[in-house]
Parts: sequence; C-alpha cells; structure tokens
Amino acid sequence: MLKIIKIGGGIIDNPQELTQFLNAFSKIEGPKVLVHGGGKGASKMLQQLGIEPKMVDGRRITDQPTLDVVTGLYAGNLNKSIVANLQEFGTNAVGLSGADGNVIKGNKRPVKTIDYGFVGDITLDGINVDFLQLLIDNGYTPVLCAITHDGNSQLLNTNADTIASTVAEALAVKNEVQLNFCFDKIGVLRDVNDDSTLIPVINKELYQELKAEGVIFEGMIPKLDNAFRVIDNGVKEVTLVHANNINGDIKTILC
Ligand SMILES: Nc1ncnc2c1ncn2[C@@H]1O[C@H](COP(=O)(O)OP(=O)(O)O)[C@@H](O)[C@H]1O
Ligand SMILES: CC(=O)N[C@@H](CCC(=O)OP(=O)(O)O)C(=O)O
Repeated sequence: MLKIIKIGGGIIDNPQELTQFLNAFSKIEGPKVLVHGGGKGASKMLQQLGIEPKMVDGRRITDQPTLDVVTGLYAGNLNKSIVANLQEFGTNAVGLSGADGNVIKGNKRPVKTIDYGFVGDITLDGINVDFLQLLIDNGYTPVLCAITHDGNSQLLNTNADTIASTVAEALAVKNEVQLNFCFDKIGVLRDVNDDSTLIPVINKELYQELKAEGVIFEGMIPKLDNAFRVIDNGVKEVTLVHANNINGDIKTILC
C-alpha cells in the first residue's frame, strides 16, 4: 500500500509536534509521500511583514508580495527543514515544489467574482506520475510543498489538501493508495473542543448534514470535499487523524 500523508499548518507551526510527527512518519514501512501545508505560519509571517493575510473559502488570496513570502516559506525554509529532519531520522526524502521535475503543473485560477491572484488549480493531468513513481520505486520519499507552476515561469500557491488529494488520485491508477490527513484534532468531531465526540466513520450524507448544521466548518470543509472526491476515484482508504497518532486506531475513516 502506498501511503500519501498530508501534514497541516497547525502542527507544522509547533516545532516539537512537527519533529515528533516526522519521527513517526519516518518509521512507516513501505512507499510513502509527504505533502505539507504551512498556512498558519505563513499568515503569521505575512502579518509580521505588514501584509494582511486574506483567506476566502479556505484559499489564500495571493498577490505578488504574498506569493514571494509563501514561496520562500513553503518551498524554502519549511520544505528544506522537513527534508533535513527526515534525513536525520533515516528517510531519504526529496523535497519538491511543483516546478521541480515538473511534478505538478497547475493553472492560475480564473478571475470570476473573486480574484485569488497567483493561486493554482490543479487536475490529474498536471501530476507527473512517472517522475513520482521513479522516486518511490527507487526508495526515495517525495516531500511536496504547496507551490506549483504553470509551465510559463509562473509559480502558483496551491492548497496543500488539494495537492495531497490530487496526487493520491493520480497515483491510485497504478498503486493501492491510502490517503491520511494528519492535523491538530483526533479526527472529525461533533464538538470541535471535545475529543469524546469523535465521529469514527463519516459518509457523504452525514458530512452534508454536519456541514449544514455548522458542526463542520472552515478548513475542514475543503479537506472533506477533496477527501470524498478521491474516495470515489480509486483511492482505497482516506482517514483523518491527529499528527501524533498516525499509526493509532483513533481516527475518522471516510466511506
Ligand atoms: N467538525 C470538525 N472536527 C474537527 N476539526 C474541525 C471541524 N470543523 C472544523 N474544524 C477545524 O478544521 C481545522 C483543520 O483544518 P485546517 O485548518 O485546514 O488544518 P490543517 O491546515 O492543519 O490541515 C481544525 O483545526 C478545526 O479547527
Ligand atoms: C491557495 C492556498 O490557500 N494555499 C495555501 C497553501 C498552504 C496550505 O494549504 O497550508 P495548510 O495545509 O496548513 O492549510 C495557503 O497559502 O494557506
């Protein structure tokens, strides 16, 4: 089973939790791909630089100064620190933006009612499956960040949950794939502040109900939208789990 694991910005922003996660990740046997976000740290950094972060429907409005900052953070400091950490733990990781090896080509999101700026939308045909497969088959662990490119020198900021889902879907054509979203909660909760309300199994009908009730909100909506799409498209298993429990039983499984 090929595991695609996504780690979110809530954990990445906490160095201790990130190191603990990467240590556990490095112990996972078999082929694997890591996709990382970093949105929380990016918002903090933008604020420190006097640039007000703007999010609409879970996506960052990305003007040129914002693109410069997030590229430096996601494809630079974060990606390289994660790779160096994984090397320490014995995982031969290869850190990539979408431009490296043309691994993810996207398209700038068209302006409709909202101009998202340099935000990339991606589809299956933009994923360089052969290159990812080459790395995986030779024992390397790709570590993908949230920066893609359009093939015409333009870098684009792309939601990391979308990257994880689309890469999982693309690799599922030739592999048995499991997709794990690791974040700062133990799974999908009925009360976001109460771990005893974990929903162990969720289907589309329940998701729609909980979304309408406001039980599922903010970043969880695009995460689950992506997750339900891939389960319809060949990915064998999708789970949401706390980053400090990637090998444990406490989680939400999608069906
Ligand atoms: N029903 C829910 N159960 C768990 N988390 C939820 C729920 N609804 C909304 N959330 C929020 O979604 C967040 C995770 O999504 P997101 O912010 O995109 O995380 P990350 O970038 O770390 O992957 C949680 O930290 C939580 O605040
Ligand atoms: C276009 C867009 O929204 N890009 C995201 C990419 C990072 C991300 O997805 O980080 P998390 O997984 O930590 O949320 C952003 O800049 O916030």
